[in-house]
Amino acid sequence: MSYVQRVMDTLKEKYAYEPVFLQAVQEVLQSLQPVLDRNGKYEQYRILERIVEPERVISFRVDWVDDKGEVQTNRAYRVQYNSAIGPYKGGLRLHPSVNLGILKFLGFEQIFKNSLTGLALGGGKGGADFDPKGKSEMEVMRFCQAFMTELVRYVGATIDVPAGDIGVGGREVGFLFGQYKRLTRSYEGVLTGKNLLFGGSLVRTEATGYGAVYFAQSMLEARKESLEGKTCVVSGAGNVATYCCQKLLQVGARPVTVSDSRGMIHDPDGIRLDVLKQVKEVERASLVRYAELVPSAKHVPVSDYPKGRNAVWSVPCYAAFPCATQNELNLADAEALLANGCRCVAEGANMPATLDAVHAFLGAGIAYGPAKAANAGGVATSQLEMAQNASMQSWDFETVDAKLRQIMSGIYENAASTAAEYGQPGNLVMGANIAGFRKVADAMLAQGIC
Ligand SMILES: NC(=O)C1=CN([C@@H]2O[C@H](COP(=O)(O)OP(=O)(O)OC[C@H]3O[C@@H](n4cnc5c(N)ncnc54)[C@H](O)[C@@H]3O)[C@@H](O)[C@H]2O)C=CC1
Ligand SMILES: O=C(O)CCC(=O)C(=O)O
Repeated sequence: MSYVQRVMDTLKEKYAYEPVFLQAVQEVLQSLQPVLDRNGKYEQYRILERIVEPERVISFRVDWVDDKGEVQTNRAYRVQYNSAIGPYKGGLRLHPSVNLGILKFLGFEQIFKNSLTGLALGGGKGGADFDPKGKSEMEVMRFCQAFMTELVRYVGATIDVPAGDIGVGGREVGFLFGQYKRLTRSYEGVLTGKNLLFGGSLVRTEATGYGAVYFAQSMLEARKESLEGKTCVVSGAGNVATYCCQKLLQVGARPVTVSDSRGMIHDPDGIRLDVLKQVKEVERASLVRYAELVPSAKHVPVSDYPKGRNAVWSVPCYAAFPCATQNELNLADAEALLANGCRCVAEGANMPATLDAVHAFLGAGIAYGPAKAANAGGVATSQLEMAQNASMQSWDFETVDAKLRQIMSGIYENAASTAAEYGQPGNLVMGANIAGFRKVADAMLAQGIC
């Protein structure tokens, strides 16, 4: 039995109750056999067994008081996964579905994504099963303050630097930063995604969505194709989806869908960015409201989706950008996209496609950009924010955007050349996994057993 198979079998037994974590590990490990064959030290020093286990998991209770004066309790975590190449770095997710298995999958992905950026960033992730939906701003603030009151012991500008993810945007990062400052009296870059007024970086808000489009452009340029004039479908309606749509419009493509947990908007005339931002960023409302404001838009509620399918992926398109959440695109969805002529998929969300959907895209030979490569623009720009904070500088929009573009094209080149080096040109899943893994594994070897 191969080294990969042995490690995978042990994990499946040990963590059978964490299916998304196992899925993320399987996707990475199944690419690694060729690199493990070339360097026996990885097995000798048990790199796989070590890399799949977080260095540290912090699990804590968060008590806070709601607007009615009632005490509420949530479970929160910070998974400090791997610090071989830099301080732990990765977002915080606030969503009722959050559990340790989900944060382990996200933290594990983050190790390789952060490595691929070429920057000195370790991997981490955190969050809580707090549901921001329907909460007042004061309730969100009290929760964030209580959350940071415990987290403060474990984070720091050179130790562990959290940022946003689902349910955590600029507002929440501001509340967390304020509490960190109050507790430590230290004004430092302990979080990224901050407001521009207190150490945030231009482009960080846009970075993940923009980066996914830059990555798609790199994949398509290599095939002598482009997004210009093409119909695109986007899922999600949060930070990543919004700025993915914005960049698509800027490059002359036409995004025709967005979605949230209640349904999707299909607007053949193209998504209206001003309305999307008004509904989601200002009103914090459902997309039902978007359809009220834009007559050409049709709202399809989740209850009308074909059984077991996500209706976004049935809309004919040239390129698809899943930007909502994990496992939002299954094999049937992938087959629908391919049957309708889709030529490019760039993942803005983390692990949005199931393993069989990934294999369908690879089998069809389309331009497929896996999440850890295509959505790395967010964390890369977070590192640019850290660099500005550390040097007490603020760079202008064009400077940061140019660096983001360069990082995304570097990630593409690295993944593509690594895939070619290992005999599978065009397989960016394999290329990204091997390239991300090699750097971290070699750093672990060089640092000894620790
Ligand atoms: N914010 C960032 O910089 C980065 C985010 N990501 C990933 O991108 C994805 C989206 O994150 P953000 O845009 O930051 O979060 P967000 O909270 O701003 O938006 C999430 C969006 O997805 C929708 N959504 C959530 N669950 C859904 C479901 N089951 N069905 C349909 N829609 C659903 C929500 O309604 C919301 O519109 C996540 O997978 C996240 O891990 C990845 C890299 C960086
Ligand atoms: O900017 C960051 O540190 C984290 C971004 C993130 O959570 C992700 O890449 O999934």
